[in-house]
Amino acid sequence: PNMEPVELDGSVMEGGGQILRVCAALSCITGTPIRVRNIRAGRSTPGLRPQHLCGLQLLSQMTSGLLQGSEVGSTHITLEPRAVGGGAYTADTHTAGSVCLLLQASLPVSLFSNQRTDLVLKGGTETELAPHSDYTLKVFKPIVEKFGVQFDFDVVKRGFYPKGGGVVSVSVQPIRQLQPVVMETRGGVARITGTAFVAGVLPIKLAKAMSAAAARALRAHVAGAHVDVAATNESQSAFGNGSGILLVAETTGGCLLASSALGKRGVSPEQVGVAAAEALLGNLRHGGCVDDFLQDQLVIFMALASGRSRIRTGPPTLHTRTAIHVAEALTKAKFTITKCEDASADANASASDSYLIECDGAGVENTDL
Ligand SMILES: Nc1ncnc2c1ncn2[C@@H]1O[C@H](COP(=O)(O)OP(=O)(O)OP(=O)(O)O)[C@@H](O)[C@H]1O
Repeated sequence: PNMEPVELDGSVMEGGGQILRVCAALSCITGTPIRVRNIRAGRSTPGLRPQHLCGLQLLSQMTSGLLQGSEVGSTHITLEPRAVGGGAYTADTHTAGSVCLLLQASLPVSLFSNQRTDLVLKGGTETELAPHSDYTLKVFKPIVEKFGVQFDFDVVKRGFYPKGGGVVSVSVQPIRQLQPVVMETRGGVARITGTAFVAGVLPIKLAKAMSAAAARALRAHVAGAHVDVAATNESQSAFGNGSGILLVAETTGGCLLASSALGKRGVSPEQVGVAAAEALLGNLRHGGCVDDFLQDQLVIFMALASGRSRIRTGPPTLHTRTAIHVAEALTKAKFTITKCEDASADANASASDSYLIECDGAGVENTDL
């Protein structure tokens, strides 16, 4: 109350929606008002897009907060959160704006509530430049659970660009404090599983061609690992037409690394499958324990945890550096990034391009619990 807002420049570093999600979530958790200027200043459509606006409105509701500048296109917002309240909330982007990015903003906040939070999130579930709902379920969720986080995530209906119409239902248990996570040894690739899907009017043969091409490309490069890529028709539980693929590598060190791709007009299903396989192979080359996407998504949990987290990664992405910058501005967390020189530490992976991201977490406590 009557605290001066922390000022943030939304155009620095990665300069996109992620700065907004991370700083708004930390604002709500720490009870710090924020003022963000130059939101998405360098983007072709600057300011808030429907997904960003919807996420901010959800956080404002969850914290009985005061949100100013809440319109599409706004480049300047102020958020004054009050207490995090659990209960039931619905957020609808009314577009194909990603439900997984709505979750990125709201999941950390709901952990610091005094009771369970039930979220119904509507928009796109499998979209470009955002986690697929399958990624959130099969990769993000099990790794985030290592921090002590507990949540259910159900894909009720898939939705795609441009119509959206997808729905996920999420139930989050509050937590007293997060524990730090150490993931340092990747190990070898034990198996790769995946699913290629079609929905709507698209024929199953597209999914079969995607899965076959991905499996072939993977088998040619990952000797000894079991590769199993299924093809499914998701029309029963989807709105509109879409197709795509998610590949997940499990390692002997207990790590999950993934890649995904979506079907597009003018791109053959074989090309989509091969693109996903190559993206996964790229992430298996650096010897890190997480893929390039999970890397930035774990930063907020490392920042909140009580203790020292250590995660081995590939080269730090600009998204990761940006999330770290915001986390250090809004919490007492301290991060360091060091290049690993010990190529022998992980015989099964080339460590030449791996890094250690370490964080002394802020140890934020949920005093309502
Ligand atoms: N294929 C993918 N699999 C998993 N996660 C992904 C994938 N693509 C992007 N992400 C994640 O989605 C988030 C995208 O954040 P980003 O700020 O770029 O998106 P945005 O909100 O759409 O904003 P902007 O349009 O300004 O870039 C990041 O956390 C990134 O790791």
